[in-house]
Formats: sequence, structure tokens, C-alpha cells
Amino acid sequence: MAHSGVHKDRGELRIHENLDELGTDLAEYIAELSEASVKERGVFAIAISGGSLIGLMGKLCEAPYNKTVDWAKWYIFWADERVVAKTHADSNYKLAKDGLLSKVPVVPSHVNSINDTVSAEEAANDYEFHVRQLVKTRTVNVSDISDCPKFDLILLGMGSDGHVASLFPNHPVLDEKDEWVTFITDSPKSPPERITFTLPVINSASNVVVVVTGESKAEAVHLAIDDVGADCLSLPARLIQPTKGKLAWFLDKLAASKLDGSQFSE
Ligand SMILES: O=C(O)[C@H](O)[C@@H](O)[C@H](O)[C@H](O)COP(=O)(O)O
Repeated sequence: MAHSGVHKDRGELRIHENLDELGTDLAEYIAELSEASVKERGVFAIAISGGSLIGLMGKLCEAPYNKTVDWAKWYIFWADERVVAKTHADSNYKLAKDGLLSKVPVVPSHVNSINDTVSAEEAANDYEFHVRQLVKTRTVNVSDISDCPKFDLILLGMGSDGHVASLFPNHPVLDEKDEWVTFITDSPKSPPERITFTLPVINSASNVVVVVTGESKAEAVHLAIDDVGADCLSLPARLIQPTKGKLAWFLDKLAASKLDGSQFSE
């Protein structure tokens, strides 16, 4: 790893020389969390997003992880999903299925995708209801300080505008406090209709990992992590602040190129 350290209040920073190195470290990190969670709770409840993240998780499908990870114990969720048919090129489910889930022995009934036959609003309500059922049975753990689900791991990407999941800058859903899953119909990134976990759910997770690569995101990484004053406090990525869980940033050198190195220790 090119550089790794702990930022004074923005979690762990893992900065990689290139995408290959990042992919190796990410696969190892996820495999370790899976093992710890299966040991402690018997299951691993993981939520993923769309975008380049899925490709960067690719090494999980290769040796040794394809054989060493306890795939049968994985319960897979989406931190956000585009409201399109599961067969559509824009579907985050399809992206994950083609790039990851079809290559490892996950249990099909543990793959918790959205209802793609209803409106965005109904899909969000259905998904929240579904997550609630799984919290009842503790397949998904529950937070000790609120009634929120406590996912073992939530994996996020970040856009160059600082959005995470489908939580976009200045959007009213950033203020959502009651719902676990909500919907938008005006996403600035296509397609417009999406469902998304809300901030209280993301911030209740045991582990949140944000994976960001490329120079076009360097400014947003700087605003999401460094002390840059009040202006950026409402940047969605900056609002990722797990209450009791652990936050880790997986960056490549280009995405990390505008970070103020003085604010974290090796
Ligand atoms: O459905 C989506 O659009 C995603 O979940 C979204 O939050 C994504 O993770 C970021 O936009 C980063 O995407 P890239 O890594 O492809 O830039």
C-alpha cells in the first residue's frame, strides 16, 4: 500500500499505488470482515452500491477468496438501487450479479434485490419492510442506540460531486431521519428514479467503506475528508459518520492527490 493511516476524525485512510493493489486490499478487507461477522453472528449482512465499486471487488471471485469466504452465510443488500428492470443495463443488481454474485456460491434467496415492478416510492417502502423483517430475525443486526439496522458492512462509491449511495448534494433526502429506505425521482445522475438507504441507516452500520478512484474525484475526496471549513459540511460523503462503527476510505493515489497529508498519522 502506498500509504495508510488514521485521520483524526474521518476514519482510516488506505491509499493505494494503483487499482490492482486497491482491489487486492479491498478483497482481503471484506474477507476479514466476513469471517469476523460469521464467527460472531453466524451471518454476514453486506450492502453494496453500484458504479466502479463492483469491478473493484472482482478479486473476491478469484483464489483464494472464491474458496475461503463462507459465501453461504452472506446476505446481500443494496445501499442504493436504480428503479429499472433487473435485466436493464442500468440496474445495480444486474451489475453485481454479472460481475460478482454469479461467480461465487451465494444462496439465491439471500440476495435481497428490490421489487422492480412497482414505482420508486413503492419499491422503497417494500425494501424497508423487507429489511425490517430481517432485522426482526437478526439476520441483520440492530443498532444498540436506535431502532436502525446495523449492517455488518456497507460499501459505497462516491461521485465527483460528493454523492454517496443515491444521496446527492443539497437533496432533501439528506434530512430524512425516520425512514430507513427512501426514494428520489430527480437524480442528477441518470437514471432519475432510485431508492437509497438514508443517512441514519448508513451511519448505524458496524463498518462503512467508501471506495474512490481517479483524479476526477480528488477534489471531492479533499472536501469529504480534510478540514476545509463550513462550506463542505453538507457534502453527502462528509455526512458519512458512523455513530459507533468504523469508517474506512479505500483510495488510489489519484483520488488521494489533493488530501492534506498532515491530518493523518501512519
Ligand atoms: O447507483 C449508483 O449510481 C451508485 O450507487 C452511486 O452512488 C455510485 O457508487 C457513485 O456514483 C460512484 O460511481 P462510480 O464509482 O462509477 O463513479
